Amino acid sequence: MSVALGTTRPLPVRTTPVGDPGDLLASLPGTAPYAWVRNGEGLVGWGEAARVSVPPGPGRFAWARQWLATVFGDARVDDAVGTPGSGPVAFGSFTFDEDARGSVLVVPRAVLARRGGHAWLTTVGEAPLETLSLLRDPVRDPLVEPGRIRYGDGSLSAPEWEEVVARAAKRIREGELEKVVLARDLVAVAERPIDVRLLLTRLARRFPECYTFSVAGLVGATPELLIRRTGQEVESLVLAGTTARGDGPADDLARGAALLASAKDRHEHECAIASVRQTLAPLCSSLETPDEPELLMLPNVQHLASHVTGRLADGASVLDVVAAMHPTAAVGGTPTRTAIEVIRELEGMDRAGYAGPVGWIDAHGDGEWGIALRSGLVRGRRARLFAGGGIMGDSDPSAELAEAQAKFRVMQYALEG
Ligand SMILES: C=C(O[C@H]1C=CC=C(C(=O)O)[C@@H]1O)C(=O)O
Repeated sequence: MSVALGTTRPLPVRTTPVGDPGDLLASLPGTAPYAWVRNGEGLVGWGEAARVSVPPGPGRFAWARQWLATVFGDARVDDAVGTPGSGPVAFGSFTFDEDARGSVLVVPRAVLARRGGHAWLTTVGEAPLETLSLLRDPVRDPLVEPGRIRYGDGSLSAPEWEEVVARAAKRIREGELEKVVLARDLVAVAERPIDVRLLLTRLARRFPECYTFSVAGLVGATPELLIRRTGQEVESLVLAGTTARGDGPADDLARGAALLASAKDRHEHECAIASVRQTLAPLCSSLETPDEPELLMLPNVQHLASHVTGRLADGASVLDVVAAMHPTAAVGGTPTRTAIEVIRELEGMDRAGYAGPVGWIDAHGDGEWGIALRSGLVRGRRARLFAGGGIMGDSDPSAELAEAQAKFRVMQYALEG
């Protein structure tokens, strides 16, 4: 654990309004940035005022909340903006599997943010603003292309994964469970160290509707919002059920209509909605879930999507809500416990942060957390890319493989341009 904040005396945190910062991602100095950006709005951070590895186990979210309470409680905050995401902020990534190592929380030294026409800068620590390297100098600090990318299988080859999908579908037909989400990994090796900022820039440009994120090497552009808390209000975008993009607008329309009419995909989506409803309802005084999903069209795929809104009954922080919701059936399955056991048994890989919660939280408990999909874990010249899909009793392994390939394309685009 490394905690600079509050170990000896309270560290100052200062938030000041700033003029339009332009492209938030283009401002990032250093190659290990923090980011949560959608449609040009969001937060980017750099440097580390405090960092902790969250111990694995069922109490990990409670442990994280305790750590955050100490860190935020020890800060001396001067916040001239007073909005969700101003004042001290922690970025975090939690592993999909509660028993896996790798969950992390980081309070950056500097955070630059923009929302609703307002922009602000938060600095943490004694160093005056001028001594922080605040913005990237594109001449002295250019974005570096990774060069040629070679791909290799991760834990399972494509035929092996299809076999695993077939086994899972059989177990579903036999009644052991209703749904399971299975994923696979690819290993990408570049000629040069991978500059995360370049990946972020490409992802945000190509997938503006998605949440482009970066936390401790986990990088991606996820369309799935696990939870946003703004005061008492919460919202979630539940996704499950996928088809490829078509060959032109008419084909897109036909595929979208077929997705909406597909019993397999509707059932897959209903499992995901049910898990969100079940975990959110006890925390909320009101909760709205739509009767019918709609279509979300992304550059690589189309999804069934349901926008869920609610009002929290008490003072649960966004991390408390994340703890209750993870893993939803969009990334685990139904019933949850059985699905997790099947994933551990069949996938043969550590998902790390893929399909886990990723996002940020402020000192008031507001924040935004996504499900880390369409993502990769970047370390030097290597990146492990992840993609999967919901398996039902009537899943066709080759169609599931094609769906995973379409989802891999997000990170392949980020690496190759
Ligand atoms: C598991 C993934 O997607 C989930 C989210 C949306 C649609 C999904 C599906 O249709 O299978 C998955 O539940 C992934 O992108 O790796």
